[in-house]
Amino acid sequence: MKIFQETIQNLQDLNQTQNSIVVIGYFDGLHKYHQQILNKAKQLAMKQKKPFIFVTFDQKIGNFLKNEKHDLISQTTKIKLVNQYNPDMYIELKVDDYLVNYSKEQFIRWLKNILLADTLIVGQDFKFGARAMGNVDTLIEYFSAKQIIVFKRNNIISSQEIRELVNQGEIQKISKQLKRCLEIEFENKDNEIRIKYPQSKFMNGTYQISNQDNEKYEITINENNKINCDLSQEQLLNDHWQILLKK
Ligand SMILES: Cc1cc2nc3c(=O)[nH]c(=O)nc-3n(C[C@H](O)[C@H](O)[C@H](O)COP(=O)(O)O)c2cc1C
Ligand SMILES: Nc1ncnc2c1ncn2[C@@H]1O[C@H](COP(=O)(O)OP(=O)(O)OP(=O)(O)O)[C@@H](O)[C@H]1O
Repeated sequence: MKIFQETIQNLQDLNQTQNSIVVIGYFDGLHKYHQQILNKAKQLAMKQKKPFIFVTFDQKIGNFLKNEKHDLISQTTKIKLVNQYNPDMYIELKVDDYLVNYSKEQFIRWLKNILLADTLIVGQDFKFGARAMGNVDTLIEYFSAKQIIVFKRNNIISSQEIRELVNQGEIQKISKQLKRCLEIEFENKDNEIRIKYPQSKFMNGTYQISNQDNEKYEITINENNKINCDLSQEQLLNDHWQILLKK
């Protein structure tokens, strides 16, 4: 998987020679419906022997516009998770004023001429281009209905719902929606260890976490997502953690 983390201006020549299968979205948390979309793209790319291109953003465009931050997982974790679906390219577009003002026509031209998009896989509520003027109907108009695969939305699962479950300490419900345990990352801020991801307020209490070696530990999460535990700072900051349950 080739990774590009760039502005769209710097991605105007990717030397693409083959028509591709393109998936676009923010995919925060990579929950089970996101996983279904990625599986579909992976299977289609294998069947049709076409490159699979995953397009995402370094922050959610809506959050950039509202100046908010509430991601469930880091970009590094997203890369690791998406890599399991074997895309040929992972494109993380830098969200800035230039990108949000990119018109729907410019974005379509980029998909057609630079990515050589042949099939696009998107959700029914996908919007794109300045002032969110482009939608699934626009894609069908510029491509054709058979080139656009639309995923119907199931309203029970969303990254917003998972954020609320973090607030409520409902870890087992989160694991069900993700079909895995949620990743948790720590940082040292003003000499205190806090949770870096997810960027949501945790219900205070004691939680069990495990690392890449499947070693299990207990941590206490206090006000402002501050951590108390017996682990060394070094281990908390460097291991790869998932959250298993709330005691
Ligand atoms: C290249 C590109 C540019 C976009 N520009 C805007 C924009 O200027 N304003 C906007 O509201 N949404 C824009 N969107 C759509 C947003 O990603 C998002 O779908 C929309 O803001 C609705 O978000 P919400 O569901 O959080 O309300 C753009 C999307 C893409 C891919
Ligand atoms: N519950 C769901 N059922 C079906 N498709 C979904 C569901 N949640 C997200 N998707 C689809 O996954 C793709 C990537 O989602 P993206 O993160 O860009 O937007 P989203 O709709 O805000 O997802 P979410 O609300 O879960 O964050 C989109 O095509 C979206 O429609």
